[in-house]
Amino acid sequence: MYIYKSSQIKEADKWAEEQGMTAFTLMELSGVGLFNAIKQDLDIHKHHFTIIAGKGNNGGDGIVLARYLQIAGVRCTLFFPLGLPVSAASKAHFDYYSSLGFSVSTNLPDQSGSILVDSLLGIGVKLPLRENIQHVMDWMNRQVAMKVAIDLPTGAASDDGDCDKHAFKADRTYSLHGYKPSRFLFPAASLYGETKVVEIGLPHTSNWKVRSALDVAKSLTYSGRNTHKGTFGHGLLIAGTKDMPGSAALAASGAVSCGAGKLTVQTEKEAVPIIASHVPEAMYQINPHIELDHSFDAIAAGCGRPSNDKMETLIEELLAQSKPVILDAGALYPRSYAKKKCPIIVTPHPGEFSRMTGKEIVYVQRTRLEAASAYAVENNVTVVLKGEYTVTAFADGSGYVNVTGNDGLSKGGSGDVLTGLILALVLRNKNIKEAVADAVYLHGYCADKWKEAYPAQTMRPSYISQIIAEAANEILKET
Ligand SMILES: NC(=O)C1=CN([C@@H]2O[C@H](COP(=O)(O)OP(=O)(O)OC[C@H]3O[C@@H](n4cnc5c(N)ncnc54)[C@H](O)[C@@H]3O)[C@@H](O)[C@H]2O)[C@@H](O)CC1
Ligand SMILES: Nc1ncnc2c1ncn2[C@@H]1O[C@H](COP(=O)(O)OP(=O)(O)O)[C@@H](O)[C@H]1O
Ligand SMILES: [K+]
Repeated sequence: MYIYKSSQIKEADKWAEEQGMTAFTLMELSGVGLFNAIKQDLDIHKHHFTIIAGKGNNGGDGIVLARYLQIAGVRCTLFFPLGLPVSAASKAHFDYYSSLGFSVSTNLPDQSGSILVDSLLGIGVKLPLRENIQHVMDWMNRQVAMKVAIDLPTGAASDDGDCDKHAFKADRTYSLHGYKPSRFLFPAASLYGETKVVEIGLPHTSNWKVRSALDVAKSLTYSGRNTHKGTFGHGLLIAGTKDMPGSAALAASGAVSCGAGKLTVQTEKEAVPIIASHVPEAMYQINPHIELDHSFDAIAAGCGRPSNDKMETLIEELLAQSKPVILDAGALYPRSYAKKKCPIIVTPHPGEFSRMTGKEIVYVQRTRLEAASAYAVENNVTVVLKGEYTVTAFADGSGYVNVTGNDGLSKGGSGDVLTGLILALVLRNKNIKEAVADAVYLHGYCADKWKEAYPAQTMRPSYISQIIAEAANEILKET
């Protein structure tokens, strides 16, 4: 499924219009798409629909939906509390609706029918909401009804996570042509409820997508014949100190459980027995340097390590060699990657990303897709900006939003395991973009499997590695 900013939707509409696909027709396709999607999800004849429409094209979609409901014999009333339509396409649909003898009202009813449809504002919204619309939103939010938003909940921004405090709190949202970024950006994301995308026949042009099980299956398919441990790559994990051996153990377990052919852990001497007791499959190295002509196929560095001069020296060595490097935790610091000779993947949580970029965490969180993408493009690196709806942004401007994972992962150590998973999949898959996005998906999927069976808070990061086998099976079954 694709993600579109409002400017991209407007460009798509303009392009379609230039090809002869009028705004009137696109609105018809939106309305019929909405009707079919709602009909599929709900027993529409058991309900009474109250559609609250705005003066723009979002309101026009509501008019078309109302017509299909009326024609199907479903109880439906259409209201324009802000006044009658003004956009040309909406006006034309309004006239057609009225010509069929269906009535409308500009006053709000005493109470809503069992389904309340928000067709007030879509991607044309400018925050904050005007006072007249705030009153309407307050009335809508007070209603006892199933609340359905068209395209996006009124009062949520489209392209960032901003929202008005009077915004519509939807139980479900039907988004047209693709998700809007705010679906994945807080606080706006919490207004959407369950979200479905309704296709309206426009071709897909976005290079931002939500990754699905189908996309990930390839990374998890074992296709080896006549293989040996070298076939699946030799990873180097530079992690852990005598005070923080756990991070290295978690990352190393993740890497080994996810398919790394061979793993060497570079760590402090005192940490070796502790890590080895959890990961007997790994080999250990104390020498804190990396040669230019080393034999590793990919390197991950930083879990359980402080940011200090020693780390910076090591990173200079890493940037000078050619194999893919994953930088996490202590290896994440403001720096230039201009001299790098290797593909770089940085995996910051919002706090680390704020430290790397000098941008405030609140700003980072509201603009995660843009912020991660800008950093990836400027620095020619891959960014995994962690958190709910982890954003993976690539140097070519494309990216993924991840929808697996839950609050069970909000525990120290989850990120270390993710680094291990990324290392393993980068070792196994020459396509780094796929490998990174698949590791993020699988990591969250493991947590979702746990939450299906147990309370989320009982999840431990170390369980992720144990769940990988079952999770991989499930993902393959889904495809
Ligand atoms: N390609 C697509 O996805 C298509 C989308 N369509 C619909 O068109 C919508 C966009 O239509 P518009 O561009 O007309 O925009 P909207 O319908 O979202 O709203 C525009 C109107 O809202 C008013 N407004 C904006 N901010 C306000 C605020 N804070 N308080 C009060 N009023 C405010 C504006 O003055 C304007 O009159 C989409 O969200 C979607 O529902 C379809 O109709 C056609 C195809
Ligand atoms: N509520 C949540 N929903 C989805 N994923 C989450 C949630 N909370 C945490 N995570 C994931 O857990 C991991 C936490 O990583 P991080 O903050 O680096 O922790 P640590 O450094 O302690 O290991 C990230 O992959 C993040 O996306
Ligand atoms: K809406």
